[in-house]
Amino acid sequence: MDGTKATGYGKAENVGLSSDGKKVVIIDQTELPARKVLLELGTPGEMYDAIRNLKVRGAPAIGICAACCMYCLARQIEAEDMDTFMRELTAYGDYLDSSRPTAVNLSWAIRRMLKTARAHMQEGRGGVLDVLGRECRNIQEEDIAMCRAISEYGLSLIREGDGILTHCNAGPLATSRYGTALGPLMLGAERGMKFKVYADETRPLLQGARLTSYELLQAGIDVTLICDNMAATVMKNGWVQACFVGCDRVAANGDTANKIGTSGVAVLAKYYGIPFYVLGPSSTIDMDCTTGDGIEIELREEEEIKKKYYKHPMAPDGVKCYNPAFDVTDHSLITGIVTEEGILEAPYEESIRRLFDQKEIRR
Ligand SMILES: CSC[C@@H](O)[C@@H](O)C(=O)COP(=O)(O)O
Repeated sequence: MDGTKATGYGKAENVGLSSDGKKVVIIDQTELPARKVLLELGTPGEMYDAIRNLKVRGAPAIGICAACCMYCLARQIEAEDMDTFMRELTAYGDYLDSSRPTAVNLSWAIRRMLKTARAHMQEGRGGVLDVLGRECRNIQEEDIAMCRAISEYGLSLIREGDGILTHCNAGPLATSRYGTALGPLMLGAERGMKFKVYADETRPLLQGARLTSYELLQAGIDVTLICDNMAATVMKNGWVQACFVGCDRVAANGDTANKIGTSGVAVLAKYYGIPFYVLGPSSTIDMDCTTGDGIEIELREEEEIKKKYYKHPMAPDGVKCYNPAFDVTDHSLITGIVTEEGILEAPYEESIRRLFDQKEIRR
């Protein structure tokens, strides 16, 4: 792991394996921006807690972390009998998968690790562990390449000097390097381009304030933090030429789940005639979800709205709270979905289907 310095921040890895391969090491994102703390996750409970409590967060990062966790947990299984081994590994997978429901990357990475293990069962426990160690590194390497490609495509959509509004955090901390929604800005900055970024603070957990503004500052990018309810004002002022957001699950018709508040930004962007782009790897598209209505939205604790991150309670005791962690942006509000394979446009049912057909042919 290297530091979060201005130059080369894009090289930081926020999730990885310890040098002996026995633990997963993450940057605890709940401590940022005050402190950069590395956490070692060794037990299933520590791993579940890290994902559930957003110590590691961002759809791709959760997937990478889950893959690393599966490898470390596989090493802890003592059974040499491969049916027992697989049963225990599957139970660990189910447990981790239950930590957060919305981002598809979590279950996708766990399924991929289990499938890999199953395909190599005849090689015995040692053979399976070798292949799982390689597979979690592959997932991370692929994510780096995908973010890089997404960044190139995203950069082609904006011009030097543009104002970009983003919501939540879809930067290097949420992926491996570059990020998705922040990737084009990171890449542009590396090439000496200048942008003006408006970062929504993103209530209630403030990923925009704590993480996005931190990452952009570290990268030397001009960033202005705004409260979520100021997005309409900066748009009306003519300061925003495009909105870039990440995604947690994209349905087959282009409906997109992302951090709560994203859908409101998309509605505003439509009103003000500003293009609204979703950026994410094609692994975030869930072909089993026909529309956004099929996406499970995570409901989180009231405490996050009332007092988390604040010194004093921000609401009276006993007030009811509704705290969905994500919302679904209707595909009709999305100008384009930027993937590592290119920019998908409406009608999304067709462009997404074509993308998956091509991927099938290449496989
Ligand atoms: C590249 S990260 C994309 C999304 O995961 C991100 O925009 C988001 O909504 C994250 O939500 P979080 O609850 O912080 O995990």
